Order: sequence, then structure tokens, then C-alpha cells
Amino acid sequence: MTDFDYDLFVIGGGSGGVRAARTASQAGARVALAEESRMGGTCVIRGCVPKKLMVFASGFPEQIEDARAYGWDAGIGSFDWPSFRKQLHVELDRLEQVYCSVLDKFGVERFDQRARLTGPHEIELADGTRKSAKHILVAVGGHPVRPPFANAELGLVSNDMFLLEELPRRMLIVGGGYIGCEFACMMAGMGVDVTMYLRGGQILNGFDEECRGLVAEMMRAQGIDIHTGTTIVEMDRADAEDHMPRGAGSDAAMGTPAEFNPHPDDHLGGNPKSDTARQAGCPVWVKSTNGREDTFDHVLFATGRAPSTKDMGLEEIGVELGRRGEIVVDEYSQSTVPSVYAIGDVTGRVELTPVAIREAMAFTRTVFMGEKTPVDYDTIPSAVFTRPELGTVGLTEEQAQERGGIDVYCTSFRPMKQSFAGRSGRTLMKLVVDKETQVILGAHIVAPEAAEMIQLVGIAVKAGLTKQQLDATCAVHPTSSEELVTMSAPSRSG
Ligand SMILES: Cc1cc2nc3c(=O)[nH]c(=O)nc-3n(C[C@H](O)[C@H](O)[C@H](O)COP(=O)(O)OP(=O)(O)OC[C@H]3O[C@@H](n4cnc5c(N)ncnc54)[C@H](O)[C@@H]3O)c2cc1C
Ligand SMILES: NC(=O)c1ccc[n+]([C@@H]2O[C@H](COP(=O)([O-])OP(=O)(O)OC[C@H]3O[C@@H](n4cnc5c(N)ncnc54)[C@H](O)[C@@H]3O)[C@@H](O)[C@H]2O)c1
Repeated sequence: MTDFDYDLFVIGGGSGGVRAARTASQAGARVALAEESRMGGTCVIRGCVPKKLMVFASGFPEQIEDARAYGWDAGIGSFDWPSFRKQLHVELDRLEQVYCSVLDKFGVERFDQRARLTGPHEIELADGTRKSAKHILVAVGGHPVRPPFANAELGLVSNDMFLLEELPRRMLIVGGGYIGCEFACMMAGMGVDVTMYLRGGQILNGFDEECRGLVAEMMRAQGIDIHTGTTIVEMDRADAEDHMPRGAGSDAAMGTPAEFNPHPDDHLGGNPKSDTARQAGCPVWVKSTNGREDTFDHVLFATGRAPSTKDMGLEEIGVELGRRGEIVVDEYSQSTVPSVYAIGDVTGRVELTPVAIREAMAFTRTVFMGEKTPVDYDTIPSAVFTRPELGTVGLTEEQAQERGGIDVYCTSFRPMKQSFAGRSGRTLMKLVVDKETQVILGAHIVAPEAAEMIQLVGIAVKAGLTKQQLDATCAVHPTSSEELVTMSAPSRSG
């Protein structure tokens, strides 16, 4: 064993990789980590964190409108994107430093470069250096994928949204999953005119139907123009000759286009080193399946992500990849090459930060602490940061109906704060309960702060509590969440 340079070499400094490196080092292992872009990975640099800060920024117009209804002489003024963006990146730089310091503090050797596998125990760094390790952990995450349309490179992906030089006036978002819906609400809140194209009939495929319907209704009420069963058939630069608006240059029609940098490397949805240099895309002319032709300052492709396994040397050494390029692993995150493990988005299991972190900790326990620890994927709560938010845990009503024997407790109301302000927004709370045992199988909330609420209800659902046990908890009044412990009769059974 001492023949190896390290006990563990981690490739990827995102949520999963950093946690695994730190905990393995704490467990006494000699650890190194290579990160080709910025430490912190998707969540910290181009995902959860900047997204949530943008969610906060985009919520103020509504809050100020409410403040006026509550008697404040408040005015919204205008939103200064460049100033927000500057502050956002100061914060991301700070967090990146925190991640670096944590690794340094725990004695993890860092390599700020790309790494690939050249053997079951060998890693090659971009500068040609080779390192050996008893175990290799691949935690390289995923990257956004554009659909295979001609000229799709004219569109942005989520990574680009945090780097925009200026906010678009009009924007088309293609895709209605987590990322599409969250950006639609953020952009609309910041005053952008948002159109969405969905391939299917509704946003947020896989979530509870009633909740999807309500979130879509609320998004439309904010002015988001959602087109279902619609996709792009053709797209081009708006200033291409065929698509110039008559009597006006595209600048006049669309605002000054920022410099356009195509994305030569779709491996990370862009060149990882260009994070600070990337400029916004150009105005785009779009023809859609509904026959409509339109121009947008930007098109955002929120059409899914793929594991970043390209050119990693994985298949060459015998690591099996799945259909989408994900690393196939067992319940202990071990790949088909016993010395190579993989965690996080690159395994295509559940693409959430807390899940990548749990996989990292289970990996450390299994490999470095002698406790074989599988990850528990049952009943993972999550939230979509739309406005209002959607929090979800456990089975949807539709999934539970398939197994049958359920009671559904559901309530929908105008929350006190919004009702007073004359706002039409509704809150929805739903508990899906096993009729016989009364165990709660699922909980779904559409409400302001639903993400905070579902974290707590998630404990009850994970613990296998019954509806009666929830009801035995005294309500906190006046709150919205008290409805979760006061719904007395099922709305329906199935
Ligand atoms: C816009 C957006 C919003 C999101 N919001 C949420 C949210 O609110 N809540 C939530 O739970 N999840 C959210 N996610 C998902 C979450 O960010 C991911 O599930 C999580 O970051 C996965 O962690 P990871 O460690 O697997 O990979 P990553 O965080 O992607 O880290 C992988 C790292 O590996 C590096 N890398 C890749 N290849 C190499 C190589 N060959 N050599 C060296 N380094 C390499 C990359 O640069 C990257 O830093 C969001 C994702 C996006 C895109
Ligand atoms: N709040 C959160 O926890 C959060 C936020 C963002 C992302 N994430 C994670 O990241 C993952 C990826 O998010 P995502 O939104 O990119 O993926 P997603 O799979 O949730 O949504 C992609 C959407 O794009 C649509 N689509 C795909 N190809 C298309 C095409 N050619 N034309 C039109 N539509 C097309 C799909 O039908 C789907 O609705 C999520 O599954 C989630 O795990 C989580």
C-alpha cells in the first residue's frame, strides 16, 4: 500500500469530492484532489448557491408591493444587475476560498488542474504528471446539455446565467424542469419578459400533478408565457440577414447585444476556465413548432444535464458507463474496477447536493472506516425554488394511487399575508396517507418558504409517522404550516 503516492485521489472538487476528501483525510488517509475549474463545483459556483441568491434578489418587487399594501410608502426603483452580479461573485469567490481552506486545513493536497485515469491506480494530470493511489474517487459531476438543434450553440445554458453582462429584456427558456422553472421565476422577478417552451403538457414532470398545476398557474400569473407541446424547429442569429426586423436594426429591436462567445467545449457547458470571461449570447431568432417566429435577447436551454465522463479514460481501464455516460456503481459507490469509486451527479443517481454529500460520507465510512455503508435513497425531500416554492417528499398522489389504498388530505387557501395585500396567490398542502396504517407516504407543499417547511415535514415522513401522530402535534397559530396538523378529513381516497 505504501507504494502508492496516496491512499485516495479524488477527481472533482464539488459537493461530493470535497466532502469525501475531507472526511477521508480526517479518517487518517493520505488524500489528494484535482479540480480543473473552481473549487466548490456546480453547487457553489454555478448552481444552488448563486441560484438561491438570485431567488432572493428576484423576490423583492413582490415584497415591496406587499409592503405598500401594509401601509409603507415604499417604491421599488430599478434593479441594478451589474451591481448585484458583482456582489454575487464576491460571495462566490469567498466561498471558493472557504472550500480551499478546508482542504488545506485537513491536509488534502490540491491540484488545480484536470485529471484523468490512466490505470486502476493511476491518474494523469493535465501537466502530464502521473500520480498513483490505492483508491480513486471520481466526483466530476455533470454539465448542461443543449438539444441537438442546428445553431443550438447560440443559446445559453444555466452556467452562463450567472455571468450575464446585462439582463435580457426578453428571454426564451426551453425546458420545464427544475432549472427551467427556477430561472423563469428569477428572471421574471427581475423584470425580464419570459417565454417558456415545454415539450410536454406541463412543467415539472414527475412532481405531484396538482402541485405542478398550481405552480404553473402562479407562474403564468407573474406574466410568464408558458407554451406547452412546443419546441424550436429553427433558430439563428437575429441579425442574420433573413431575420432582421424590417425598418429597424436588431440593436434597436432587441437592445445592445453583448459580445457572443460560442461554447466550443460542451463538456462543462462551456470552457471551465472562462467562468469570469464569458459574455452573454446574442439575440436569437426562433421558429417554433406552433408556427410562431420570434426574437429573444437570449435563449436558455434548460434541457437537462449529462455526466462529465467524456475523455476521462474510464472505459479504457474497464469502468462501465451507462446509456447516458454515467458511471455504473453498486450500493457502495464502487465501479466495475474495484479501486475506482464514483459519487454525485456523475453516477446519474439523484442529482442533488445533499445526496452527493451523503454518498461521500458513506464512501468514507465504507472504504476508510471499515463500516460498509450503503446510501439510503428512500424519501429524499427536495424543493423547487419557484415563486411560490414547491416542496416535496415521498410519493406523489399519482404514484400512491398506483399502489392503491390511500387517503389524500389536501387544503388550498390564500395565506394571511398575501390575502391582506390583495394578492391572489394560493398555498397548497397535501398529505398522502396509507389508508390502513395511516402512515404518511408523501407530503407536497406549494407556498412561500415551502422549501423550509418540507425539510421539517420530511423528518416525519422519513420517520414513518402516521397522520394521527402529526395531528397529535399542537398547531402553531397563526401560521400556514399549521394546516399540516389540522386537516381533519380526507379530501379523497384512492
Ligand atoms: C442551476 C443549478 C441549480 C441547482 N440547484 C440545486 C439546489 O437548489 N439544491 C440541490 O440540492 N441541488 C441543486 N443543484 C444540483 C447540485 O448542484 C448537484 O447535484 C451537485 O453540485 C453535484 O455535486 P457533485 O460533487 O456530484 O458534482 P459537481 O458539484 O458538479 O462537482 C464536480 C467538479 O468536478 C470538476 N471536474 C470535472 N471533470 C474534472 C476532471 N477531469 N478533473 C478535475 N476536475 C474535474 C468540475 O469542475 C466540478 O467542479 C443545482 C444544479 C444546477 C446546475
Ligand atoms: N432545487 C433543486 O434542488 C434543483 C435545482 C436545479 C437543478 N437540480 C438538479 O439538477 C437536475 C437537472 O435539472 P434540469 O432542470 O436541467 O433537468 P430536468 O431533467 O429536471 O429538466 C429538463 C427538462 O428539459 C426538457 N427537455 C429535454 N430535452 C428537451 C428538448 N429537446 N426540448 C424541450 N425540452 C426538453 C425535459 O422534458 C425536462 O422537462 C435536476 O434533476 C435536479 O436533480 C435541483
